[in-house]
Amino acid sequence: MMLQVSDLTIARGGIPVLEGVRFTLSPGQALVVRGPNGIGKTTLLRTIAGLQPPVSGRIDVPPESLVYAGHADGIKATLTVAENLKFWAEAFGRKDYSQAIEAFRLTALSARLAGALSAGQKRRLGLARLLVTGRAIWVLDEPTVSLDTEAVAMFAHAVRGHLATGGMALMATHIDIGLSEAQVLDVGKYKAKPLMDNDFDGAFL
Ligand SMILES: Nc1ncnc2c1ncn2[C@@H]1O[C@H](COP(=O)(O)OP(=O)(O)OP(=O)(O)O)[C@@H](O)[C@H]1O
Repeated sequence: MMLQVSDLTIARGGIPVLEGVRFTLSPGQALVVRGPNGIGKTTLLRTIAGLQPPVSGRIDVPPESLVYAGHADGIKATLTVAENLKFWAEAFGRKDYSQAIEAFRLTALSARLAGALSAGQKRRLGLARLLVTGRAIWVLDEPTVSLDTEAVAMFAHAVRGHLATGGMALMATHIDIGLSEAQVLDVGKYKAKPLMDNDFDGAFL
């Protein structure tokens, strides 16, 4: 099982942002996508997650092996913390969510409505969801937003545990999450050439 991206060109709002992106993610590997604001990191992750089509190129990933966590936490506000995790576990055909509760230290909050959590607690719940999916490839867009130092460490620990069991993680983050074994993919080098306003070649008139 691996994620293989070859010669990928992606666009946002019809305008190419990155072109020629290529990398491979193998079991036990983490890859951090870096690049300045607006370069196309979110667009790349959304495309890999299948939320939008690429302009060209290939994304080879085994079916049902990937889970995406984007900017929105995807939390159901009217369910409790435990009910949210139970819901996701069942959606992915699984039952046990106790490990996810413990990994993100949500035990004391498990009976609280998710809508009444703080921003950082909501983010912890959103990340705990990854653990109940049983999916091998985690695709994460800015997973540490709103997290304090302790929660960032919880997240790094969860990623490390996932890698240790042959999982993979692809994530865009602006901060150093202390995952020294992660490799870095700087997408700045794939910046698409700007489209010409008018590429009509007057020399042929
Ligand atoms: N809905 C949209 N329609 C058109 N263009 C968009 C849309 N959303 C984003 N863009 C543009 O697409 C480009 C890529 O955006 P993207 O969100 O992928 O960048 P990013 O690298 O994730 O940025 P950041 O680090 O700020 O999160 C940016 O120039 C952005 O302005």
